[in-house]
Formats: sequence, structure tokens, C-alpha cells
Amino acid sequence: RVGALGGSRAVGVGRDFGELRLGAVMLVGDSGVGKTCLLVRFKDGAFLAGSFISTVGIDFRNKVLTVDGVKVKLQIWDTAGQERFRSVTHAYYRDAHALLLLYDVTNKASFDNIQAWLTEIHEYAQQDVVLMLLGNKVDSAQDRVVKREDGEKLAKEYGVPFMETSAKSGLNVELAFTAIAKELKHRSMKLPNEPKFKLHDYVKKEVRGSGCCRS
Ligand SMILES: Nc1nc2c(ncn2[C@@H]2O[C@H](COP(=O)(O)OP(=O)(O)OP(=O)(O)O)[C@@H](O)[C@H]2O)c(=O)[nH]1
Repeated sequence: RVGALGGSRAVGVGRDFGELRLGAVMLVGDSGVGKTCLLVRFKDGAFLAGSFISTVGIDFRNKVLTVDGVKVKLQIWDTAGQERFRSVTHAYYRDAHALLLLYDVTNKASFDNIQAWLTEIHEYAQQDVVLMLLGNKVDSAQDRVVKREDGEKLAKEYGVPFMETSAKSGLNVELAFTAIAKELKHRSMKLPNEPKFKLHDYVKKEVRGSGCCRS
């Protein structure tokens, strides 16, 4: 299943094609925060237990949403959180119209690293990129180490919208992507760039541990 869409190109991302608007959304954040699971939940409505397959490089899926009567096709890029793939993901920032920046509410380090991610975003992404901060895995209430208020405070500090999500239960997943789609619906005509990437170079995956959303 890995790289099923690899090799195709996103033509006209960010352009206005009549009623269909197109936008590229990139998922970023530390390894293991749940980026792939969030995408699988959004795209397939599933959370599959199995082995933790860490993303290598970048993968993507498309999904069309209807917001306020307008169809918005999101091309969602799932990036590798691991440090060793950072140079690969850097190259994709400039083509992203929106970024979902994730941390894991059960992993303090992933929250502490958000500032570093924001610095990276500032350096590599478009200035007017749509950005949202997500605290994922809120279903794991007993393991939570990052309070909701801390997430809210950080988001406020940086002026970005914030939500807590669960790829496992589905909480707020559709809502987060819909909020992004709404923003892109308004902004899409101002974002005329087309991504120049070759996904098939990067869409391999590797098995890294246990307990994941993929079978
Ligand atoms: N309880 C719970 N576990 C989750 C959730 N989302 C992801 N996980 C688990 O967290 C682990 C990592 O999930 P991934 O989606 O592969 O993480 P990732 O951010 O894509 O990781 P990289 O590909 O290495 O960057 C897996 O074991 C998942 O089962 C969630 O919402 N709740």
C-alpha cells in the first residue's frame, strides 16, 4: 500500500478550477506523534492496530471535502518525523499551502520540540502558509503529560489555531482538516505555485517497532 499514489503529480495545487479548489497540506512533527495515523483516520476512517511503521521521506493521499458548498481537494503529505529525513522534508515546505504541526500529549519532548518545528517552518515554508497546532492522542488520558492549557498557551503565543485530536477515536480529525480546507478555500486563488517533487523517490516505508495504525 505504501506509495500507491507515488509518481503522480499535483497539477494546479492552490489554483481555482471553477468550483474545485486545490490545496497541499503537510503533516509535520516529531516521529511517533501520530501523523500517519491522523492521515489514515481522515482518509479511511480507520485506526488499525499493528506494527509502528515509521515514515521514510514523504507519502501523500488526496481527499475532497465540501465546505460551504465548495469542493476543496486536499493533497495531504505525510512527512517523516525522524531527524535523519529532515533534509528531505525541508524541500517540500515551500510547496505546502497549509501545515498541521502535531505533538503527542503523552510525550513531553514532542511538545517541547514544537518551538524548533516553528523555527523550521519559519525558515522553509511560505510566509502566508496556513498553520494549525494539534495535540494528538488525547484518548490516552491516563498517559497524558501535556495539559490542554499548555497547548492552548503555546498556540496563543504564536498566534496559531489549536485543537486536541485523537487519530484513535477520531476526535476532531475531520474538524481540523475542515478548518484547513476552509482557509484554503479563501486563499487558494492567491497560491498559484505547483509543487515540483518526485514522490516515488521517497515513498518507501520501514518497519520500526510495535503498535501502529497500519496493518
Ligand atoms: N493512543 C493513540 N495512539 C496513537 C494515536 N495516533 C497514533 N498513535 C500511535 O502512535 C504511534 C506512532 O504513530 P504514527 O502515525 O506512525 O506516527 P508518525 O508521526 O507518523 O511517525 P513517523 O512516521 O516516524 O514520523 C503508533 O504506535 C500509533 O498506533 C492516537 O491518536 N492515540
